[in-house]
Amino acid sequence: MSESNEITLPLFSLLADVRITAQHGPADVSVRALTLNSRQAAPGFVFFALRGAATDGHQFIAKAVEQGASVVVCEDLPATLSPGTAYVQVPDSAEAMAHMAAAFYGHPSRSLQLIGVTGTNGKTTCATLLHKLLRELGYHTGLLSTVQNQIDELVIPATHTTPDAIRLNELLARMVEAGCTHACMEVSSHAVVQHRTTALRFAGGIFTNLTHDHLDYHGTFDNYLKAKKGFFDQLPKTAFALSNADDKRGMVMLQNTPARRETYSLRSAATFRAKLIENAVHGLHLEVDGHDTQFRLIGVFNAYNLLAVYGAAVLLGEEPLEVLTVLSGLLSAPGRFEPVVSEKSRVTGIVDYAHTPDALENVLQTIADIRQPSQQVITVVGCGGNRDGAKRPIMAGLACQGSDRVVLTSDNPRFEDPNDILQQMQAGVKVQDLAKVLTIPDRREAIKTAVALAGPGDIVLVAGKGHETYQEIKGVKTDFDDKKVLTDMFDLLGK
Ligand SMILES: CC(=O)N[C@H]1[C@@H](OP(=O)(O)OP(=O)(O)OC[C@H]2O[C@@H](n3ccc(=O)[nH]c3=O)[C@H](O)[C@@H]2O)O[C@H](CO)[C@@H](O)[C@@H]1O[C@H](C)C(=O)N[C@@H](C)C(=O)N[C@H](CCC(=O)O)C(=O)O
Ligand SMILES: Nc1ncnc2c1ncn2[C@@H]1O[C@H](COP(=O)(O)OP(=O)(O)OP(=O)(O)O)[C@@H](O)[C@H]1O
Ligand SMILES: N[C@H](CCC[C@H](N)C(=O)O)C(=O)O
Ligand SMILES: [Mg+2]
Repeated sequence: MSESNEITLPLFSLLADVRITAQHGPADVSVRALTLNSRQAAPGFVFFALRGAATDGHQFIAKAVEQGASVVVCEDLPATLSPGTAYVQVPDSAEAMAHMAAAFYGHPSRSLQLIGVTGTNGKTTCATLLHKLLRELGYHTGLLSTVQNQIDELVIPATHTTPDAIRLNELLARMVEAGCTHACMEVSSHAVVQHRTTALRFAGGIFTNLTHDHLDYHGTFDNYLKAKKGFFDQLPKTAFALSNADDKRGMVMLQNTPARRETYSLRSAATFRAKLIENAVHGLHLEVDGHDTQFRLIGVFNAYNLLAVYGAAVLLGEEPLEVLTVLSGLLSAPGRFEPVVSEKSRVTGIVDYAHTPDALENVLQTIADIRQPSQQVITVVGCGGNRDGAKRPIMAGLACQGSDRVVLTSDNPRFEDPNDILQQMQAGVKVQDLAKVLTIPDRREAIKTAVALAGPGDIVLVAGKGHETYQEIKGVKTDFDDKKVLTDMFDLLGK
């Protein structure tokens, strides 16, 4: 729902870019807000009937009209039309909503240098780093990310990685109003399929990588790839499309884009090149486009994130050396390879948002790269409920492969039985690894056990929830913060 009470616009002014099948009812309607939820509909509102994953918004048209909605945008008209209501029939309600939301909020993306980041992993890291970088370079900048939304330093809580088209345009309009010249945002695959970003004008797009995730939603890997590629296909000619040349799908992403094609790579010829000199516990040492630079982020995967952000900033017209100087001082996004160290026992906790096989593998590889041979690695990991089930055994297998001990536990079980999820994870544990695995459904107990198992100097990786400060069980979110639980357990166990 719109939070603004000030704007009132004639319906026709919102329809310029909308494909319309038919229009019924009054034409001279004033619109003061947009909603996709019938429960929020009221006089002056446009209600969009969307076909969702769980239910069909068309079922709630009567309810929205009963509550006073002035306009209904739908794909199928209801059998009876209410005389005082305007009905706009369209081939795709989500697409219509994207165009109408952009128009309602005055096309805020056109007043910003808007950069979108897509890919399986690294979106939050890249969008957050670019936001921090642009801030340090002196720009007023907005951020839309999984962790939080921001207008400069003002934090606005996020519910989605990419908000719905109404909320998204409303947030961009607030950024413009606050004087922002730039905005960085994550573009999830769900967002592309649901047209959340359809009517936005991007100045640039970044592709990080594509690996296994969200097959529950997209059905096949090919559909998942098409969703990500759809973002690049929709970029305007004026934008840049910056892709990871080292990723198997990096070039496919650029295949049909009208945007200017640019690449980054650690291994081959590309617009932006980096060479890995050292990946150490104190940070990465890279040579970027010939400039020797030390960074505070750890892990080869972060070399890719840093290079992508560097490339995007240079494509936005920033001075390469100045960009590198600022980037070298930045820390990562919250909950991404974040250390929680016990001074007493020198046990190092690492909280990381690795919730996909590739992310988990990368994080464990990073730990392997920087650990001393004497340090044991104990991994606590689970998989979210009501999400891609195929990744569960794979992630358990990878945890075993990269750790000395593994505690399988719950992530956000949502509406699934945690024991079912854990059974599916256990299926990925090889017989020879069984002895190193414990299964403890209660996440707090699991972290406690991992800390108890840790000897002086050992590493406890707590993966999957990163910055999240809740655990979602049967629709209820209760406070849960991996970082805090780790600290509590260090105290409780005198470590
Ligand atoms: C699977 C998915 O993407 N779901 C999103 C989708 O909901 P849905 O399709 O399930 O909606 P639905 O419940 O079937 O309802 C259909 C329509 O009927 C409407 N309705 C329903 C009931 C009613 O009484 N009245 C009414 O009007 C609903 O408002 C909706 O418009 O549209 C909703 C409105 O935009 C989103 O809030 C919702 O996100 C859910 C909560 C979600 O968990 N989404 C995740 C998977 C997601 O989007 N994740 C990506 C990041 C993924 C990643 O890359 O890691 C993200 O961008 O956040
Ligand atoms: N470039 C990368 N390649 C592979 N793994 C990465 C990369 N960057 C980060 N990761 C891993 O993936 C995890 C998630 O990173 P990040 O939050 O930046 O990704 P995301 O794409 O925003 O994820 P989400 O889709 O959940 O929003 C990190 O905690 C880290 O383990
Ligand atoms: N954006 C991802 C986040 C997953 C985080 C993990 N902790 C989980 O709950 O599965 C999703 O909605 O699938
Ligand atoms: Mg994210």
